[in-house]
Amino acid sequence: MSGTQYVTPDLKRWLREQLIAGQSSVDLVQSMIKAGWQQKIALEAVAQAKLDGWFKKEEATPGVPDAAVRDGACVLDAGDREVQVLSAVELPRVLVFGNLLSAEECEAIIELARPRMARSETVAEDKEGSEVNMARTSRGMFFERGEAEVVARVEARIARLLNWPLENGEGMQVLHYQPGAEYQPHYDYFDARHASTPSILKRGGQRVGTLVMYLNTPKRGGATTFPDVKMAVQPIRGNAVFFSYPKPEPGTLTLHGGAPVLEGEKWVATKWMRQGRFE
Ligand SMILES: O=C(O)CCC(=O)C(=O)O
Ligand SMILES: [Fe+2]
Repeated sequence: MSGTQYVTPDLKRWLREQLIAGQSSVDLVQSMIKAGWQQKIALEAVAQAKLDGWFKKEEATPGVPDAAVRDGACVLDAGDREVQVLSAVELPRVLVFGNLLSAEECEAIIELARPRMARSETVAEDKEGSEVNMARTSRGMFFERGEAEVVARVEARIARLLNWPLENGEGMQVLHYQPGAEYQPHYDYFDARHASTPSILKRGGQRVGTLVMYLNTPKRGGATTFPDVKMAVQPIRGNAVFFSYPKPEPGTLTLHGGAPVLEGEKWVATKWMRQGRFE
């Protein structure tokens, strides 16, 4: 195919149906390219089909956390702190923030967490509860929401930055990776096929957004990676990466992982946001 390509209404409808059925955007873009579409047209058509599908009235989604960056803001007022916008990606929705936490706040969170660290578990696939998983070789702990002054302060800042109620946030999780430790690519939303999902969803519904805050800077390795779009965010103390997923589907392109730490260690605090109040 050459010359100008137009996306026909039939193709739009087909793309929308495929996305709703859970087809990944990457697969759809690839099949369009195979069929002769230019990459740019294919990417735009899939992105548009996603927007059309998600925001149609009859399948109204409750929205997702997001920061006010679409007007080109470089710095955001997060209440008690000015946060820098370092990068913004539309699909997947990824924002990289600078200066979200001070060095003192990072240290304070690490020191509060340190004595409580245990081998990280993930949600079990075939039974209720959680289990130790080789895909996740970090150590971790959870704070209760508002548990310490510094935790409460950071939670309030996040709620303001991402325009999402504080009550919809899970308790902050702290992870510690030693050299060689990693978190293999995964989605943060709960998989409807897992036995434990229905009971998890009773508390606040699905996760719709993730904020990973970097509490220190490893010497080498430890990036947060997004394999679908071949993107890596370097873990720099005080910075954070945010991503959102309006539906629990691979089409959100929010597959992500923590790459192995190669030198030094890595500390992160993760804040997951639910659709509803997490009590
Ligand atoms: O450590 C990272 O960079 C990613 C952490 C993560 O994916 C998570 O906590 O769900
Ligand atoms: Fe994750």
